[in-house]
Amino acid sequence: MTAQLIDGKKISQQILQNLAVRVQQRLENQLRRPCLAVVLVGEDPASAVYVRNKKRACETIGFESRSYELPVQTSEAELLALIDEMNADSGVDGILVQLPLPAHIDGQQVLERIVPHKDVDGFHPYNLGRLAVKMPLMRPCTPKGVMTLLDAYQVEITGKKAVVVGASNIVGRPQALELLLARATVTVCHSATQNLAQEVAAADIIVVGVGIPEFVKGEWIKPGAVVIDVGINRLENGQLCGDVEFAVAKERAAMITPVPGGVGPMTIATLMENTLQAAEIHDTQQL
Ligand SMILES: Nc1nc(=O)c2c([nH]1)NC[C@@H]1CN(c3ccc(C(=O)N[C@@H](CCC(=O)O)C(=O)O)cc3)C=[N+]21
Repeated sequence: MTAQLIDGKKISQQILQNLAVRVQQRLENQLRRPCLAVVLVGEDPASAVYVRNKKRACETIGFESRSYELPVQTSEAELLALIDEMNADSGVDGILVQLPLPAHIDGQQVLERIVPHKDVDGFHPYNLGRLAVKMPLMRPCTPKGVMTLLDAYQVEITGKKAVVVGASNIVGRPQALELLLARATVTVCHSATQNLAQEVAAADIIVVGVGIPEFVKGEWIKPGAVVIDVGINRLENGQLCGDVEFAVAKERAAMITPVPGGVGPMTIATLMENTLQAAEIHDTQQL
């Protein structure tokens, strides 16, 4: 039995259509279009593609988008000054600073400068802390998008064993908090984990985000498990590949996300959801 494919592309399009309707309703009620500001420092080609995709998503659903493409030698002080300006600008609902930043800029300082109610990435320690204490405000896009996919495919989470492979601040850690909030029993594996194959084999739900092509082997997967692959690796032949050995894993899993067309499009759709949420906060509160 081969696994059911989890179609992130399709679910993301449904989310975007729903957001487009909600923007029209806002306009009918004399409310502003949500506005996302995207900041890109330097000229990493992959980052440029992602930023373009975010701008395009804004356009298709009727959000305003502002983009700042800064030269690679931009100083940390200059970037912080731009963030201060956008924090104070009541026309900006969401601020996204594309990662990775050049090495001379302290990314953590930058993320912490964004006011939490405009932090549509959900990377500010305040927002991660809110998620940790079961009071989420802005939730990191990729882990939230994964929860939306699990919900769309009616995957039962309560009481299930969930294993997260990778403990990064942007994927693994917040993913573990999301799964815990949904009442899974959660294990987080990382580079010091002793027996990864055994941990993965115990999982009903596996979420992998490590950035290494086919790092999780298909034969580790418990038959009937749900496999979510957050990895997006570009191979030398130009093809995209995930962090899971897809060809083998799909013969064991009950459901699996493809790469591309799985989690990636959900990240962008969720960013748009968070931007609308920020606009709704800004409608009612003079923050
Ligand atoms: N502040 C910040 N926030 C981010 O959310 C952020 C970031 N920095 N830096 C880079 C990563 C990466 N990321 C992706 C989003 C969508 C796809 C996506 O749509 N992928 C398509 C394929 C795209 C392609 O063909 O290259 C897919 O998986 O089907 C991929 C990657 C957001 N990131």
